[in-house]
Amino acid sequence: MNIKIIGVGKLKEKYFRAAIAEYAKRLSRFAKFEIVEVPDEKAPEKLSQAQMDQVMATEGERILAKIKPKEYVIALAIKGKERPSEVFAKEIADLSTYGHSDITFVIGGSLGLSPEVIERADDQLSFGQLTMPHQLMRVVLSEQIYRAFMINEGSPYHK
Ligand SMILES: C[S@@+](CC[C@H](N)C(=O)[O-])C[C@H]1O[C@@H](n2cnc3c(N)ncnc32)[C@H](O)[C@@H]1O
Repeated sequence: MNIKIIGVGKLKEKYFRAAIAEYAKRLSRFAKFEIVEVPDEKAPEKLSQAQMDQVMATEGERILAKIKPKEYVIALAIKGKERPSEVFAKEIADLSTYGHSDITFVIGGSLGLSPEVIERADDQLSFGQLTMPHQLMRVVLSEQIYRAFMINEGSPYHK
């Protein structure tokens, strides 16, 4: 199975990079795990709605350019569908069983994902109504993907 996370911008903090590296190492026995970073669009602090839409559209094009037609895309979205870790784990197992061996997760930049990316997504995953920083989201998602494999293996990691 190939699992890819597409994120916007480089992970700046050393401790976030260390956490991702740890989960990448742990996941390597289950899947080919890859993080793809697309450049963020530099923008001033204060933006009009039209400027924000433009930033999201540009970042969205960069995200879409990294997705192949065969990839099953799960967009991380606050308004997406919440589910317990056990359900998420079963969905990952089912995707693989039913021929989706390329799963791509997409995390938006500081303004979020463009409608075009949401449109391309096969599913939307929410971690609840709280807004998380996109860099931290990469770490949390990596842990949940690792947890999913541990659940599917029946490991006591998941209690
Ligand atoms: C800072 S948030 C963007 C906030 C923006 N207002 C929005 O609604 O998407 C950056 C990205 O992190 C992800 N994200 C943040 N919190 C999330 C949550 N609770 N559930 C799922 N994804 C989340 C989403 O992909 C989002 O596009």
